[in-house]
Amino acid sequence: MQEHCFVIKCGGSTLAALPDVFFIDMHNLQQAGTIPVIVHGGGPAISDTLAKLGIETGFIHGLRKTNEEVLDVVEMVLAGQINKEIVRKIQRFGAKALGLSGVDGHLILAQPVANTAEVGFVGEVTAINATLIKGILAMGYIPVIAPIGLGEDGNQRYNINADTAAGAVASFLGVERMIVVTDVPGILKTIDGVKTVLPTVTVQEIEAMITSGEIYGGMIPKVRAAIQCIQGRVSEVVIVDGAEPEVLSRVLQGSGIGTRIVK
Ligand SMILES: Nc1ncnc2c1ncn2[C@@H]1O[C@H](COP(=O)(O)OP(=O)(O)O)[C@@H](O)[C@H]1O
Ligand SMILES: CC(=O)N[C@@H](CCC(=O)OP(=O)(O)O)C(=O)O
Repeated sequence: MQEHCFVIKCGGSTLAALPDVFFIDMHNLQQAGTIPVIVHGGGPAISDTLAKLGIETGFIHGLRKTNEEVLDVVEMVLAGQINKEIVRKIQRFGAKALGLSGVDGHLILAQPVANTAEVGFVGEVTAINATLIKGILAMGYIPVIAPIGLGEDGNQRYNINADTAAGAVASFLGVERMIVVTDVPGILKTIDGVKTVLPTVTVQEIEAMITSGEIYGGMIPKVRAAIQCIQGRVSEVVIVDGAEPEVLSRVLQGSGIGTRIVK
């Protein structure tokens, strides 16, 4: 089964812009036996709801400062609103989908990140319940996963960056490929004054671009997750724009769309 499933990380930045064909593609791929496992974000929706509720928010090195009050909103928006929106959309276009957060079935186990004093209840993944994901796939459902982690005590919740969670799911499942769907056509670099999409980028080039500030903000957790994946068993991570037509089938056909991260 592992050869036939792949991970799609859907960024909150692009969820509203995903065209119908994105979900039609998902159904067709599933029918053909290439089954996606979805891990989604929802950063902008969390920020909107926090603002509506008058709760202050902020980010440190790309991670949201998360106290108990923020954690309640993160769980409500990710595991409730966004997760169910995606499940409904997939089902509307014919495929079967099952939404879960990392809490359900101990799907994502987590521990506090090193700088917990600064960021609060933000977690890093310690284990993924790959057996549960494989069971869901075997029943013919597309798993749709919200990045909330559960502490080793089985009670504490953690807010996990969605790119980090997706990378961990891909690594623990041992899939060949992860597609990171976002709101830019790949990793951009200014060459001769023109913003250009890099077709491939190496780990070394990424480190240099982070140091120079050419890769910043929300792109940093993506490339870090991608590096972790390709240094393990995942052979391909591609960053693409979700608004591009037929983006999933184009990546799977190797059409050279987006940026491929290579060793
Ligand atoms: N070199 C880069 N190339 C492309 N985008 C970059 C780069 N560096 C930083 N970014 C930023 O990363 C953003 C995508 O990350 P983010 O907003 O967190 O999206 P998502 O919600 O999909 O995770 C882009 O919109 C862009 O502003
Ligand atoms: C710890 C942390 O920062 N968690 C993120 C989780 C959502 C996310 O990562 O969403 P995107 O993929 O849309 O950025 C947050 O609270 O915004």
